[in-house]
Amino acid sequence: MSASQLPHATILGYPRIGRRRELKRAVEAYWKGSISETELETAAKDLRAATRARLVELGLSASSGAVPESFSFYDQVLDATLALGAIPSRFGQVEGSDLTKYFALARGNADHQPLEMTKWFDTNYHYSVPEIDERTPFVANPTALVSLVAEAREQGIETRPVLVGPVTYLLHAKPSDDAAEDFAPIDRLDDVVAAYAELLSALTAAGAGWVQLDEPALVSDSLSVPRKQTIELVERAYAKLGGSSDRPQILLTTPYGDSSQSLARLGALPVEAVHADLVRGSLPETAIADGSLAQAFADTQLLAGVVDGRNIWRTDLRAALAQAESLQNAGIATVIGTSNNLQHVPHDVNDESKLDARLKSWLAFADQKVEQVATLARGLEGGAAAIESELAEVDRVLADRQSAPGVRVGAIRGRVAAASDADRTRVSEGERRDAQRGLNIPQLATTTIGSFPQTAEIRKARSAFGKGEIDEVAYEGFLREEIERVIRLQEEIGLDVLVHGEAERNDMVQYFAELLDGFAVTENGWVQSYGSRATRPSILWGDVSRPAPMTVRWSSYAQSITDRPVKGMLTGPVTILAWSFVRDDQPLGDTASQVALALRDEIDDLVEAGIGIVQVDEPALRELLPLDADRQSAYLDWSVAAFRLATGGAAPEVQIHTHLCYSEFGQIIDAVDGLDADVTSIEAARSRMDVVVPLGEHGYSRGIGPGVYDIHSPRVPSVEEQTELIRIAADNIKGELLWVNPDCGLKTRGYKETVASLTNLVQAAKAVRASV
Ligand code: MET
Ligand SMILES: [Zn+2]
Repeated sequence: MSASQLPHATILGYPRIGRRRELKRAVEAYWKGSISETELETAAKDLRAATRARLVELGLSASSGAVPESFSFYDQVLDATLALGAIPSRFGQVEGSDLTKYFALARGNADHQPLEMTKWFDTNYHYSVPEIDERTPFVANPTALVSLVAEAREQGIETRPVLVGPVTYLLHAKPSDDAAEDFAPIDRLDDVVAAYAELLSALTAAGAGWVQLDEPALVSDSLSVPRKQTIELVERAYAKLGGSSDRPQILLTTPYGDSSQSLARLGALPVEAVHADLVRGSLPETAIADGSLAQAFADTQLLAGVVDGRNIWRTDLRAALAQAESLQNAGIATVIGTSNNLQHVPHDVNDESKLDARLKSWLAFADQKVEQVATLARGLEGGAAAIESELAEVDRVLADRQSAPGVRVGAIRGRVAAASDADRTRVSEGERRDAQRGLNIPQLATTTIGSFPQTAEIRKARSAFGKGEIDEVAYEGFLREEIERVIRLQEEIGLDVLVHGEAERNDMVQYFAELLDGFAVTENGWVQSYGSRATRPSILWGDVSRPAPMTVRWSSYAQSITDRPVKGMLTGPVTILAWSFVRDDQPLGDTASQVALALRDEIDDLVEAGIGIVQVDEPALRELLPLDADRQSAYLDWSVAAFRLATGGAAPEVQIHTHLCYSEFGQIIDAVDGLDADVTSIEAARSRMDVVVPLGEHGYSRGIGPGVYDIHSPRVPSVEEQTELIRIAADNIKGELLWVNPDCGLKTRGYKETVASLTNLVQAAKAVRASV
């Protein structure tokens, strides 16, 4: 084991998709068969080389493991699955190269469903869920990791491979279908740790001086074991791993939340460096004051994650430096870093040519964050004086952000301040049910979640309009034809409550961001969402207001050409915040209230235009739930309040729907009830209606549409299959509350399977209707 310390500046990871999404292009070309595996490997190698060179250019040291090796073809959890050789037995023998196996797990193949994907901590990033049982083999396969070390060395860089740590890995796995009822993946900890030990030994042999093991499980109260047990598992795992003499130095990280409670215990582990997220988390003040933290860290470096890796704002360098100095002054060997892997932010602000220059000066994407880390490291070494000009520059920027027009708008703030509980409260559920009888909605009413397939034609028209190739009249005409087609199709299929299809929306958040004041959109600000998919989150920088109606012309046109009710379709305040980069200068709840008021006005206008049903989607409600149990109730308070402020002005006869698409529902069921929506559609088909049991037990008394059609694949669910799911729902929930719908929107589906599946859905609803 070499004994060099970690240099004063590092980051936990860097975006791997490429400045112009080069990885997406290469990987998708490989999937299509238009480039070979060797060509894909070459493209990836070039990308990694460019990343390393860039990080050194931005100020990270080329030696002693300051540059993290955080590349992934698809997902970092999947990387660990392959490195551990933990291929689920249901895949049998996958023939071919390691990469063939890798993508077979990620995407499935002719014979096998892919690994499930689900959200990573409280981010909008999805990881591939490992499937583990009593017999899962753990056979270290270090080939990929080892080759990265050699590749970096050729470039003159001593790199630091990054791996999801053993405890976090297992706590994010699910039991495979073969596992016994009472089996939990974490039961295999010792076996997994043995495989990690082999990986570490191979890295040492390859010449790696450092390795990074990510253990964010330490900051979460949302996992299957309580947090006080997680730290014990980590202690057990790292006593083993750290105890081996045949390993690189270990950096253990705890991004995404607060590890202050366990920090001293982590410092005492046999590892050489421990990271703390000091943006989401805090410093253990008492342990600093009484010297116990310094004692625990006597032989361990502390990586202070003071630069926010979840947001795109320039760091308040003075405050960040003060945090790091308080550690250094306490006698702790301190390194400056980011709060988390920068995979959650775009590459470079300088790639934005159209953003307003003033707004741009407030921003920091990944490259700027690396520079800030390097600057702070100089400050920590030489004192504030060493970086005085940088500090002064940030002071100026922050002051400018405070006072710029649009950041604080008196009229908007006044309206939020004046909003009362009465504005968030509709008449009782019962009164509303009576008032809504006029909508003439049958039992087991059928509907969809909003979007219809986004065809190539739609995307082409939108892009032509964006580029000015067709004018507004032509674009509007195109969309009206599209709406008319979708309405006629739904009538033919026989759905009860129709939608306009959302053809005008590029994305359910960006569409609104582009029409609201207070937002900006980027050109190249891509962030990986899963696999080769990336999104471009909007920037919510100022006070939010609605200069003009946003959806009324589409919804009212749809309603004007049919006798059946058409649902208006809006995205809720929490989801708009969750999928944007949100200002960090005021509580999220304040920002949410502003968005809510804009939506409230939109609902008024929709109703005025003759729309009797409005759906406000909140698919991100669960995702934003804080990892820290202590912070959850405050979050649920403001998020529910925002939804109610958005919808609370609707008259009793207006039916408010919401849509949530995930199935881990139990934790927030009271909050969902608190939304006070008349009807809620949720994801349920994939889990075969698991969710209806807790709903039934809860005595949920509102309309509910558990999805009966899994829209995540082109597979067409048969009438029988959907009938059975509806029956399961009807066994647990009263028929008059039950709606029949797919799990989520249809925008990623093709028309062929959509029509077949919805036709079956309507048949299934009819079959059950006849018998309840
Ligand atoms: C991710 S939730 C999507 C809801 C939206 N109304 C749609 O149908 O696409
Ligand atoms: Zn959805």
